[in-house]
Amino acid sequence: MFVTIFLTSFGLGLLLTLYLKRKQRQQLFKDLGIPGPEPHWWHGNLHQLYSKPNNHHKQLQKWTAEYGKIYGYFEGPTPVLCVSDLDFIQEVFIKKFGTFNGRKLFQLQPDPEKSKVGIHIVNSRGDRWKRLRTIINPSFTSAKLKQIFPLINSKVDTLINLMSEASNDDKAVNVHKMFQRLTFDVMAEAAFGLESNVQHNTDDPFFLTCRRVFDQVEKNLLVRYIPYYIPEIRFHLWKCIQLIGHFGKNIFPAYAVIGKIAEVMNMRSKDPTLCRPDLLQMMLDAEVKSATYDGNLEISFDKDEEQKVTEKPVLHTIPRTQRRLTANVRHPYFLLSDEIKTQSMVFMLAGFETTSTALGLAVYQLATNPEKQKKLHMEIDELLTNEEDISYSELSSLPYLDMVFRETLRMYPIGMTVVNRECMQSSTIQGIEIPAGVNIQVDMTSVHHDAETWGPTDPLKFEPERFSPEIHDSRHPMAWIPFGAGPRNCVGLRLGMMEFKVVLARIMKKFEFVRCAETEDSLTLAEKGAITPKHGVIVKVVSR
Ligand code: HEM
Repeated sequence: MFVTIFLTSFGLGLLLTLYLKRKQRQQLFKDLGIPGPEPHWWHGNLHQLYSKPNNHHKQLQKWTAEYGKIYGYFEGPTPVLCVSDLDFIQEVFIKKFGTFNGRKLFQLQPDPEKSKVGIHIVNSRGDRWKRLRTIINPSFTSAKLKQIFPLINSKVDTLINLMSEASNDDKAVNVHKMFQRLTFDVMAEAAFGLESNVQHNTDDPFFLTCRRVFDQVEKNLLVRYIPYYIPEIRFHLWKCIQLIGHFGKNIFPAYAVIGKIAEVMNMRSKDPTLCRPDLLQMMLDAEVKSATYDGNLEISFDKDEEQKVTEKPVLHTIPRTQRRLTANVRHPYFLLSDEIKTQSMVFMLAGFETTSTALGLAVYQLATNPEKQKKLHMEIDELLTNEEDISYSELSSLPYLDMVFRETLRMYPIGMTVVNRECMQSSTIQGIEIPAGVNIQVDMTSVHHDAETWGPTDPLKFEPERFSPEIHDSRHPMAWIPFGAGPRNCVGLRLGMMEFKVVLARIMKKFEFVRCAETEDSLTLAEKGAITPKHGVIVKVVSR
């Protein structure tokens, strides 16, 4: 009896403490005089954000309309300042990047400061992120992109054949799916040297596994909610999931993706003839196998590894006096083996899903706006004489194609959910004192659909002409930010843009895309990490 009373009182006391602590944290925006929706003590505003499918970006937009360009909401107890004020965004993402260098923690992720495993360019922060980004950046120079240009072209040859077959059949096709397979083939071969022919072999197990990763983001309630409600357990829950994933790769497909990349790494280390100048090799060249990481940002190396780390041609050379390396030494040129695996997974996923979605959305808009499609056809017919021999430099001489690219990503800021930063040390912006730990989320839909910036034509209309240089050059630098902003913007921006343009230019030369009975009047969007057309993009392909 006594034990029961004791345990019940203890439990109630614990709950009361939790309740009061949360209520106090959720007072933050009121104390700062910042408006926003009333938070529930337990879930904050999560239910409004995620209760219906697809409505995270729409909900932010709704709140912006109600509370203005700067307002606060809560993910459980975690404060998020949602902004669409362009000067504010510039201050956070560029001018004060040093203070706002971390991305908002993902629902499930390891401790970015202490974890030995599971850290990559997207979820890291501080000096660790700088080190990873410094090594990765050179993979996306023009010279590197020119190297993979022929590979992309060969994959587009296959796409054109498949589209020709579809046009002969006179059936409606889901072009979004076709683009997904194409960009997957490009990424698998260009980044990892994995021979891939998913465009023909649609049941390829590696492709299906990668697709399952996105489906899981949308479906898995455990992944989605628990760490938001109780962020204190986020890192522990991640460790449990990692353990489960280690033994059951089918339960968490991300681990199967990592496993596949580890296979390629092993093969290359056993047989150096398999090495090729790709993204993976670039990372492998910086790999230190014998580093030990003690969780306090201290890394020590064997003598031979130390040589490798210090003598690479790095952007920021480490003084010889600092031979005892630690991770907080700025930018030493090395990667831990686990960082290479998890980072590769991120590239594989980020690299194919975003670009294919952008292509699908562009084709949807062109099919439903035939006069714009005609304008693009005219430009391509005039300036692109032989589409098969298209060159890298020709891509920049197609101005209307560039406008179509920009307008598509203006209408659909597909990567908007990750355009956020955490305040690492208290800071004041526009007179608002932002305490450390507050997250800044950009409401990109509101930024990209703001009638003041994008009018007089209705911002919901597809109007590539908005981007004619004489109009666009006078806009605020933060008015169009589909790839984020500042030093931590999208590292694959140029690859994504090149791939988009070469694919669209070549298929436009050959085909017309036509609305049909199965084409949605208004595209239903879903959020699977990125914004994506829920039911694909279904149109008819007509040979020209
Ligand atoms: C149309 C295509 C793409 C779009 C719209 C897009 C969008 C974005 C956005 C909005 C961000 C967040 C930037 C920020 O927080 O400021 C981002 C980050 C990132 N993207 Fe992309 N992306 C695209 C293509 C790619 C490709 C092809 C790759 C890789 C091959 C890639 C890899 C990454 C990585 C690794 C990051 C994290 C960068 C960091 O934290 O330092 N993306 N992307």
